[in-house]
Amino acid sequence: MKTAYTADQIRQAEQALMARLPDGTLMQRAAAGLAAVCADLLGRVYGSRVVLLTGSGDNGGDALYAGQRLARRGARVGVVAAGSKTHEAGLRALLDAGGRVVDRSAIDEADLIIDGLVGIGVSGALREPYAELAQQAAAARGQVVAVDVPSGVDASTGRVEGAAVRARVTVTMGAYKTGLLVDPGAAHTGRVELVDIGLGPYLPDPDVAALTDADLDVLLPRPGNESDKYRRGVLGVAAGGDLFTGAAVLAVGGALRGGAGMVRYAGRPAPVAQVRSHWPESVVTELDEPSITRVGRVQAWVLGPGLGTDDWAHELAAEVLASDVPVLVDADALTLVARDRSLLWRNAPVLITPHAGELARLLRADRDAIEAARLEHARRAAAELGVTVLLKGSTTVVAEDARPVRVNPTGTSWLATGGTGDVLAGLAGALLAQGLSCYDAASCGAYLHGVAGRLAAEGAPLAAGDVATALPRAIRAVTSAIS
Ligand SMILES: NC(=O)C1=CN([C@@H]2O[C@H](COP(=O)(O)OP(=O)(O)OC[C@H]3O[C@@H](n4cnc5c(N)ncnc54)[C@H](O)[C@@H]3O)[C@@H](O)[C@H]2O)[C@@H](O)CC1
Ligand SMILES: [K+]
Repeated sequence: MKTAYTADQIRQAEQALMARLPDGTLMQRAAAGLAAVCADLLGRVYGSRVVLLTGSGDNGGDALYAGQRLARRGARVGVVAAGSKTHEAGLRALLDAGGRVVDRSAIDEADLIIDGLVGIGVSGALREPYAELAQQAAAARGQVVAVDVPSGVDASTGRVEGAAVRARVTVTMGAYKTGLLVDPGAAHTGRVELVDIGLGPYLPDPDVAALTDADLDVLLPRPGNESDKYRRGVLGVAAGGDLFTGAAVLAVGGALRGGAGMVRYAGRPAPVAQVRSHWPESVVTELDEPSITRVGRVQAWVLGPGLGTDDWAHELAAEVLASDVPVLVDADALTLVARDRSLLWRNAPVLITPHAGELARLLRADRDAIEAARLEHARRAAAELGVTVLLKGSTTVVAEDARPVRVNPTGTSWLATGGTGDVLAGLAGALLAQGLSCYDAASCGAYLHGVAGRLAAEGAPLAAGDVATALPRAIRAVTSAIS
């Protein structure tokens, strides 16, 4: 598990650690780690041209001491000191090692540009001249290394208001910051290298966490000797309608490939015919009324993809939600629930899987505001509605009250195509039916869906059905990593 923290959490941990160490120790640890990564990137340090962009705070201090270390190894190091003041001791150290103060034209000639403008001390959009320097660095030919956080990215949330540095590598000190894992910030970091400065024992419970392959290997259910199709988990799928038959096919496909022991599909005649012909493995009930009494026992339900929002759909949703098993609520069922929140008043767990527009309707909030602050809104929805929330988007996040938000590290932009959400609903539903909690089913589902998307796309467009087809390969890829 990769854990990340807000700026305040990091600052408190740093203070606790700093109190036990001689002055300046942490900055030297940070600078040593930063210089090592830079040296690696340069290949040959001697004679290379390095430009430091520094602001007024300790982020600039890290950059200056790293510059000193590179200068001692023969790099030609210049500093563009952009702050109202500059870390004094760091500047002296750099100048003593042969570094120079340069003007900003040097940025265009540099092999390596070190962004020490602002770190966790940033607030709001980058002010000038920082914003211009960030843009000039982006246009320059040299590689950009961000110190701690790319300047312009809010370390605690990943928000970016205005210009921000785009780094090849971000060297972060002590622990990951939330803003490095959540878009739009995450899109600015490049590769993230963590430098251990001894903060570990002082860190509180994380703000957010990201699963790794090793976590999936532990969390994913596997059939044992005792398993049969019922014990592996039976999933009910209430999805599809006369208009959207494909949603039913894709959700059932995601569920079957996601390891459900059996999938029971219930729907109207048109989707029933499609599901029967695509998935003879599923057990199908044609509904002549909106009732699930004839469907048989299931361990979880997926409710909503392509279901429609008419009275019939509303009644079926109410029936499914009146059951005593976990329910994943997606797509049209989210519209029904937005109209009538009392549908969610139940004792068994609920996992909702909205994108930003659907969450906007549920929270009666603005879609753009949700896109700009995904973590905050996912948390709010979890608290307000008393459910687990999987908010889909460029960084998919999973929020549940009193747990760190899980941010999904996998995926590809090619997944932004019709029907992939239906596959995800089926997959996460299958994991619920196999006994995972909403929190684990949602985060493992998002993870596998992202891996399957990458495998299916390989740099070219994909169709949603390809993602379902790629799921077994995705499961093999992540579970073979350590077994
Ligand atoms: N505190 C510590 O023990 C350590 C701190 N470290 C470094 O120190 C950094 C934090 O240092 P600081 O607390 O001095 O803060 P920063 O260096 O991140 O930034 C503070 C400065 O930025 C200015 N500023 C804030 N928002 C701005 C904006 N939008 N546009 C332009 N200027 C803005 C402030 O006026 C202030 O002068 C970390 O990110 C890390 O790089 C590391 O050396 C590890 C140890
Ligand atoms: K920075």
